[in-house]
Amino acid sequence: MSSSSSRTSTLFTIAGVTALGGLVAYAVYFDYKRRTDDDFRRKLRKEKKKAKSLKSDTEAAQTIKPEQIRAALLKVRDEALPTSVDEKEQYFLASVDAGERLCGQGPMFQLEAALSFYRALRVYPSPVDLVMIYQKTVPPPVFKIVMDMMQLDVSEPPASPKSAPSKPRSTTSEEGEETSPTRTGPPSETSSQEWDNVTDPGSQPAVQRRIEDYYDFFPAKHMNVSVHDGPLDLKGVKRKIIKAEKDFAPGDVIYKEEPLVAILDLDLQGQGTHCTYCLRHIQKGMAIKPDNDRLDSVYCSKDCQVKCNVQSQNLLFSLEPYLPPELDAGVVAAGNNEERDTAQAAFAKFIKSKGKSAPLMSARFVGRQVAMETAKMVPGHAALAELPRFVEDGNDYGLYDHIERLRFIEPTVEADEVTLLRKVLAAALPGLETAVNDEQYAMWKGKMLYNAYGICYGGGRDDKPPSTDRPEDQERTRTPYGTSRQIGSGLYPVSAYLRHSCSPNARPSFSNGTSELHLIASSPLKKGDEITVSYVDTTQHADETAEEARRRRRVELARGWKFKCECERCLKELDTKEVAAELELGVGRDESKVERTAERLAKGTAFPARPLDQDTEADALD
Ligand SMILES: C[S@@+](CC[C@H](N)C(=O)[O-])C[C@H]1O[C@@H](n2cnc3c(N)ncnc32)[C@H](O)[C@@H]1O
Repeated sequence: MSSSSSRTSTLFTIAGVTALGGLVAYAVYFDYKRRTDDDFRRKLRKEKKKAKSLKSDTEAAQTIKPEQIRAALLKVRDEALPTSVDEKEQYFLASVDAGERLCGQGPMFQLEAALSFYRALRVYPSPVDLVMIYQKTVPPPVFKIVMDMMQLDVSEPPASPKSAPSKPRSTTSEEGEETSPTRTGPPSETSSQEWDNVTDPGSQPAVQRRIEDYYDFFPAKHMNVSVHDGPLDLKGVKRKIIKAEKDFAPGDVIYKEEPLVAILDLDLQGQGTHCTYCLRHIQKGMAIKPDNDRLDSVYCSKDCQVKCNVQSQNLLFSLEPYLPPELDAGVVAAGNNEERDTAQAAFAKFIKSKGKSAPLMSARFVGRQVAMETAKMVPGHAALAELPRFVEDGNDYGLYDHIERLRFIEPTVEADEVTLLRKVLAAALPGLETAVNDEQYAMWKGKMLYNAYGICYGGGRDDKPPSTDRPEDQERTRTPYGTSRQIGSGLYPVSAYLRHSCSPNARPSFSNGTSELHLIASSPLKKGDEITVSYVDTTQHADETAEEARRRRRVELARGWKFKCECERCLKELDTKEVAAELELGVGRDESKVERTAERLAKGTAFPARPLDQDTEADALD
């Protein structure tokens, strides 16, 4: 496979798994129209009849030859694009309109229809979202032609593009290292940061610019930090690192960050001790307790209750309306409550029985996306669903641009997990379930798990039930206090990018007693310094030797985040010949070996005085 075509497939994989927006909007729009608009219902009945002739349409599409598609693409490429926002909007609307009309004129016009939709795609600010909308709305044979055109456009970029060329992308990092055009290494850790590598100049200018310029706008300036290319890791992946944008003294707050989603640990859900939304500790008798809440949620204030309801609770765990009133138009009255009730009960039972954070966190994340997308459809309603401000204002980057860049490790997803969630969504709004497929869900869950921080204040707790899972299946959050002391977990857009060090220069703090993360400098920082935090408890406990403490932290890192730490402290401590081998945790070449090696290392039997086992460490050594 050529490198350009592999990039193309990456583009489509990403387009297929990250964007939920178009689908939500479509499901809401469709449902709303179905319930409120007689014309729309009549049109639907007609469409159903027309669907009978779809088979012959598909056959006709198959007769469109690649040369015809190429010729059509060359024609579009020769057309100059509008430049002003207003002109683009006009062009977009006219192109979609023409596409729709041509679709209605039969198979003979499919190529022309696809061409029109393709024109619209060239100027649309969120082409990925638009592709998702097309997938749901454009007749399949026409959609296929649009996809073929995109594929061709990316794999055969024009020699000299007519539109303004996208910013040339440097192929070397700050340190002058080559960037890696495609991801290598085992599939157990992956990332949609391949977006950064989809850079054929001239093709899809809007897509290219969005990809390349993201880190000019993220993080927002008020966060006082910026994202840079870090060193290549063992798999040839260029990691991102965070640098300080100004000097900080120890104890300074570098930034404060609200979570995209935060949840209480499962054993605390329903106890009435902490706010379900902001995770604040609640004095006895002071909690707001809604009736008939599936998770026995409690809130510290009306404000938290309302935000939680709008952002995910109503959709997932209650029979309240979950759409903005302007869009609701009687969904609840429409009588799907019984189905909602059954679906929610089954999902809540599943979550409670597993006792794990990731399914609830992933579901709340889905709920939050739905809330954002539906709020966008009603001007003025966005306030409660809105995201914390982590991208600079004045551009159109949103949640998807961010989420698709986060790294993740492919998680285990139980058979029922997605099915039960989908049933909850379908019962709430028919069609909404199509926004969450298995692949998407696994990716979101992986991103939650891999990037979550443990939330812990006031020294944390010591009553968290110990996990009975195998070490490799235990949930791990980033926290210098230890996952066992946390009360909950949160996903933080900027903090997700921080790298680990066993002697970090910053620490996450939750000193206001909520899920708001304060990043505090723990050593003096100069503008341009990389900021690091500790992902694990790096202290030496009373019952362990220095060597045991070091092994514990390094094993945690290998198990949870699949890397062998080579921070200054580790390198300094690992200076004897015998323990130098401890650097090799099996990470890098084959991560399936991490657990076996980590287990032996934890027991102190990893480095017997015999040659390395050919099957374990030896293969993993560089
Ligand atoms: C959740 S991601 C952090 C995001 C990271 N900054 C990036 O963009 O790649 C965690 C991953 O970052 C890498 N990482 C973090 N700290 C590291 C360190 N000190 N040495 C090597 N790799 C590290 C590891 O691959 C780890 O699995």
